[in-house]
Amino acid sequence: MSTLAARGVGVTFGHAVVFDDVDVELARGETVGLRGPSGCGKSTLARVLALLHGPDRGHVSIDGSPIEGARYAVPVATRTRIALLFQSPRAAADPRLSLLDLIAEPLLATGTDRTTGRARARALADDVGLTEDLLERRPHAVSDGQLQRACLARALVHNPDYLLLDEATAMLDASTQALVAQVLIAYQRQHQAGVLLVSHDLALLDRWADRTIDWNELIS
Ligand SMILES: Nc1ncnc2c1ncn2[C@@H]1O[C@H](COP(=O)(O)OP(=O)(O)OP(=O)(O)O)[C@@H](O)[C@H]1O
Repeated sequence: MSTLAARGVGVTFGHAVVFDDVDVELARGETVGLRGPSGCGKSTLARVLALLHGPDRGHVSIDGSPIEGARYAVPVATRTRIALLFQSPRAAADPRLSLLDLIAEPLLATGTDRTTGRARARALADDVGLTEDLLERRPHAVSDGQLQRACLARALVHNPDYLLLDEATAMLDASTQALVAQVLIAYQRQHQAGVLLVSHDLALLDRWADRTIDWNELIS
């Protein structure tokens, strides 16, 4: 079975051990919830799984193959199989780029030409309900909900097998939250993607996750 897994992972910042010896597994096609108290390490674990932060102990594996290193040390074909959507689109978006270029950016960064990248970005923008008039605006000129839709489109631009959502709908109004969920569920069905939902929202986890992991289970 295709899986994204953390095996015995641990992260230390300075002298502070955030967590140690954590095992977690996400199979393609399933939706797993992750909940736990503020500050326990959920976002850090999501970043480790997204290959954005190398663990100090243990390793991440895809389909059973351990991944060496993190970020640009990981081959493009591997790291683009995982996408992470953050809670705050403002922190995640380059303020200098138009929404269209923001969505296209991961493609351009991995060698796709600008015309092809922007065409793909335009199609995804349409999928997430961003109208044409918004696409040449920069982040300061759109709402948080519109910017998060652009970040969602960007997260899908490489057709990832695994999507990690770190409180990604927490600051959205109910209608934008519903739209994001609808787009993700459609994407998941089409691509058999594995989805990890990091959330404090028990109603959302009940509704959406096939199973929910409590942080205490991971560290016991
Ligand atoms: N870059 C960093 N340097 C030092 N400490 C950090 C860093 N990033 C996170 N931490 C610390 O690691 C711990 C876990 O943080 P993390 O953001 O993973 O928690 P969380 O469970 O996602 O919290 P929340 O639910 O509040 O978002 C916290 O104590 C935090 O202060």
